[in-house]
Amino acid sequence: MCSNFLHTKHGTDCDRVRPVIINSIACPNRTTTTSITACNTTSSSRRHSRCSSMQSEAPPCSKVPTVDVGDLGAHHAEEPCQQEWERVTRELEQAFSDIGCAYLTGHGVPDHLINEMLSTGVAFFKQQEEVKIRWAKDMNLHGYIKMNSERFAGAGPELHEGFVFNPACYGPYNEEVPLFMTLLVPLHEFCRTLSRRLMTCFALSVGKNRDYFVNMHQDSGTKNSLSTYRLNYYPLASGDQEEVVGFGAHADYTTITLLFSNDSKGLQVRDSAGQWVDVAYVPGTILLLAGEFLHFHSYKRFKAPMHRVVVPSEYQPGRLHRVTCGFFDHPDSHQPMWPPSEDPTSPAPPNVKDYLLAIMRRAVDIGAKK
Ligand SMILES: O=C(O)CCC(=O)C(=O)O
Ligand SMILES: [Fe+2]
Repeated sequence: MCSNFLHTKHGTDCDRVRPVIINSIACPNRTTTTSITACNTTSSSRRHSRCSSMQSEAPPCSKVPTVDVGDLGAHHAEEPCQQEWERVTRELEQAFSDIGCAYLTGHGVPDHLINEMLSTGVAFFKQQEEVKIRWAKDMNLHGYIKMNSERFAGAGPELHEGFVFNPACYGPYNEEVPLFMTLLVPLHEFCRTLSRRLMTCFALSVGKNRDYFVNMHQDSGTKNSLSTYRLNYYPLASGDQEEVVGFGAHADYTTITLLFSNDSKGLQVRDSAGQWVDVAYVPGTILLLAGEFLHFHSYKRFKAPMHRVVVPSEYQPGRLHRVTCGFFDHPDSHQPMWPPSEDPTSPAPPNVKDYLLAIMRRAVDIGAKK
């Protein structure tokens, strides 16, 4: 919204993100156990007694593995030791080469910030339409997205509404939804720290120098960054339908996505056999998804999984409207979406900004034609 090319009618009043103090909690001498679960899928389960306030239970048997980020958690100020970098790198590598996503434990992003962000989102979405559309998203990226106005899968309604914002932009949202930015500033400090550490692991994993990916995200935390937070709200399906599509099948075009959600059902990822797998809510975890940028820049070693939201009807057990907040971490606009080919006759890759805007515009255009 506030960058030169992402200018909207909502205003241009921007500032940099204010720093927050992240408490350091020393967790030396970690012990680790990895187990293969009975459902034929790999799942890592760790206990870390000295950091119990930031830990959570391992998820139920699932095809989605769990990675304890341990000393790489956003609440740790000290540089993790080499072994810890290597352990987390190995586990992420395994998860991303297989299904392309993982539950993160030990992440250090405070639950209360996540929960308040989600409940502030619900409060916003429950307002009258005429209030919400005052902040309608323009063709660039930020603001309110009306119910059923985008189609990522190209066919059929996608029953979500959303709100997209850049944490480095202050001002316009504060009038209507004051908590968004108040929460987002500290939340972003944690997410950004975590994301940079994960990117270091990916660089180590693909044999590059450790700053390889971080250096492609230098705009992170500024108004020029394409990285955004996006709240999605899915009302319950009603009527005779058992379920409706909340968000059509797509892969994220990010480097990584960190997804927070309430205790609701609906998210599915496609596994390497092409099966849709339910991704249950697991308290205290963040779902990490690899995006297409990482897929291409890892020379396709890491999967950017197709995923979708299928909202159960209100007649099903476990019903709860779904609300999610994703941190979509993108590289700097000018970065090539994939590594240029060595063949001089191959066309140059599009840059990240052009690639992203093309996808967003397509989703909105198809949504408008329905
Ligand atoms: O809301 C969800 O669970 C997933 C949303 C999503 O995939 C997205 O916003 O890209
Ligand atoms: Fe997504």
